[in-house]
Amino acid sequence: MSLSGKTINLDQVEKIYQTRTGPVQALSKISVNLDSGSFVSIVGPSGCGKSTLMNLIAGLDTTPHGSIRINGEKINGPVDGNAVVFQKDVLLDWRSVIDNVLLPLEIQGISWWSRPNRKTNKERAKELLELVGLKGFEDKYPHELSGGMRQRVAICRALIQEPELLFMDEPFGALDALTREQMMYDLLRIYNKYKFTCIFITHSIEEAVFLSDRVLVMSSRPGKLVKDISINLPRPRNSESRNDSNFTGHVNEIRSIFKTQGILSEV
Ligand SMILES: Nc1ncnc2c1ncn2[C@@H]1O[C@H](COP(=O)(O)OP(=O)(O)OP(=O)(O)O)[C@@H](O)[C@H]1O
Repeated sequence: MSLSGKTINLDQVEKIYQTRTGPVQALSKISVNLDSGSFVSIVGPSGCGKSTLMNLIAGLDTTPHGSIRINGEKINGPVDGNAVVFQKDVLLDWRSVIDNVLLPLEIQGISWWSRPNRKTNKERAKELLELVGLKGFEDKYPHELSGGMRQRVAICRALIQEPELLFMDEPFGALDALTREQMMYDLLRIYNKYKFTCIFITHSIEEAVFLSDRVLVMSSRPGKLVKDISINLPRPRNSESRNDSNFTGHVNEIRSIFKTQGILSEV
């Protein structure tokens, strides 16, 4: 499996939700261009519109304000070649690990023997599970796995679709600190191998800097883009990269933006 990414162009994107108590402006005039194959994190305070932005780019929601283009095409709904990983893994408890990974292909009507020139999809699912350290767990059921293992299965389920654009909405948010760190290394390895375009939402500044080519920093609601930072940290990255002065520099820069905005305060 070798993937290519998608380019994304946002021009003056806004989102206003109509609610029972009146309109809620979630996003304000977001314009940004993202390169194919880049890893982009979005960080910002709770409620600033990160998931709203992701849903719009993924075509899971629409807005009449501004335009979103993927590979130059204006989007009006879900686009082929996208996959999403959420904070909650939403695995189906009655399906084995491997059957959970194969689920999207089944939904798309792609049977196991329909790609004659490739390895069977079951073999691909096994390869992906091996890649994330779950070799031997193919026939287990979700309730037999830890939170980190379940999230790895969810990542495999996204990757089996060979996405050109992978959305990850706080995928490690529910995990303990150690598992979370391991998942970062796993994700780096997967990204290095497949080079899809990745949009990664996180509350963790360190996670964003460590993983990304670019970090988009958002303000409180209505979410605006307050800084677009290109991360100057060579790849391949490993735990040593966090000792790099550029890593600390970027982390401090983002932290000071949040301080200036009154989102972080030490008193
Ligand atoms: N379907 C909806 N209807 C009305 N308001 C909504 C809807 N979805 C989100 N909002 C509001 O839009 C704003 C942005 O929400 P969103 O979930 O995008 O933020 P977020 O940055 O992802 O938050 P968090 O980090 O807490 O997950 C919030 O004020 C939220 O209450």
